[in-house]
Amino acid sequence: MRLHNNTIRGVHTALESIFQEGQYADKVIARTLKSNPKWGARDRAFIAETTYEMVRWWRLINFLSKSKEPWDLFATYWLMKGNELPLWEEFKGINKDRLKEKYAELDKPAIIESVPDWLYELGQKELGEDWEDEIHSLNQQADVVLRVNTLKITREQLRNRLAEDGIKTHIVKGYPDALILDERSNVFLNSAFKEGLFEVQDGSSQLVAAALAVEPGMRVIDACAGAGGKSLHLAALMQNKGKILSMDLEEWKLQQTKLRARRSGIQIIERKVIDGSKTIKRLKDSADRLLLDVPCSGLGVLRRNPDTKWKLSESSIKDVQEKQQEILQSYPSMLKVGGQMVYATCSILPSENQLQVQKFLESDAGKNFELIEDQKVLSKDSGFDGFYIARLLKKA
Ligand SMILES: C[S@@+](CC[C@H](N)C(=O)[O-])C[C@H]1O[C@@H](n2cnc3c(N)ncnc32)[C@H](O)[C@@H]1O
Repeated sequence: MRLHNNTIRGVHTALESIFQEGQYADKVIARTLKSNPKWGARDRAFIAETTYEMVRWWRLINFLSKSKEPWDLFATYWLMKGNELPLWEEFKGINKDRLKEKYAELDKPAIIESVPDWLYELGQKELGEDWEDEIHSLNQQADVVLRVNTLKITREQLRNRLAEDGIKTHIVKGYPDALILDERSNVFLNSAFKEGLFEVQDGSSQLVAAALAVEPGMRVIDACAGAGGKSLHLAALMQNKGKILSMDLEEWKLQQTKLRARRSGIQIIERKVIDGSKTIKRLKDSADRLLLDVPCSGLGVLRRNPDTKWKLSESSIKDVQEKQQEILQSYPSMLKVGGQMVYATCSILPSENQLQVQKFLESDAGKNFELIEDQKVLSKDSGFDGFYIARLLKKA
């Protein structure tokens, strides 16, 4: 592949915003691409992919690079990927053999897998022998996965329609609404997206709404709905019949839910911003089903958000764990007796998952609940994101 000086500079600028200003990679990339409308599709793909990959391998690249200069870091990344460097002044003094030797001498797994030491140790402590394969899998680039909007089209029909536009997809057993792209492409530009025929949603994430066992006509609360990914899926599973109350602390996220529901042809979603405990109390015993897709460390979605590795800390994980238990202690009161709830995270850490559910069940707030089943979805086994999904029943 031919390199261009200006697109590499685009990557440098994006990396600077991510690492020096602490901004989120997806937002930085979107802004970089938006402010350079003249770049073609190939340049855009190069900038997005190179930035993400350099963020993912940042520790390893820094270890192997001869300096912290942006051109040296890029050259190291480019050679690591098995490419050749052009004879440019900027790449003078880069020695491919030296880099290979340095890599061969490397025996520290946290650097090889490019994660901070504290995180590697935490992963080992919590996941034991699964950790090594799991972090290796979480360092791969994520597939682009679509969730077919079955309110508007069948999976087979959508598959054919996308194929007409040159977008080839395949299916995987166990994911009834999913289509996986054979090759990455910007599907948001496709007319089928604008018509609301699909959403982009990872395979593991698609298991969450499915686990809630909803039926048309039910009253469902999605208590941490965010931008509504799971609410939209729930509405499709309910055939757009019944009621879904999508709640969150952040109004701007629920606004996204509204826009996405409109595009998807969904009428049964209502939105509510949570204003302290009084909002929860008013909804006591009101829901047949309750989804708690709680805030989490995001360690299961490192494929998609590699910058999480550098933004997290032990104390930020502790803070989010406290929030998870607070939500578990109060929100299940919204469920009717005989109703079911799902507690889900996009984390692989037992301390955010089964141990949180166990703590809830052993507490006063959880004494009328029973665990029906749980799924500990590791990326190494599924090929998708890491998730945890527990289904509980509220007994009399
Ligand atoms: C994992 S995200 C939800 C993703 C969303 N369900 C989806 O499928 O797109 C967790 C959400 O919980 C929200 N949140 C954080 N603390 C909360 C709280 N105490 N009550 C309700 N929502 C909360 C965050 O704003 C965030 O949108």
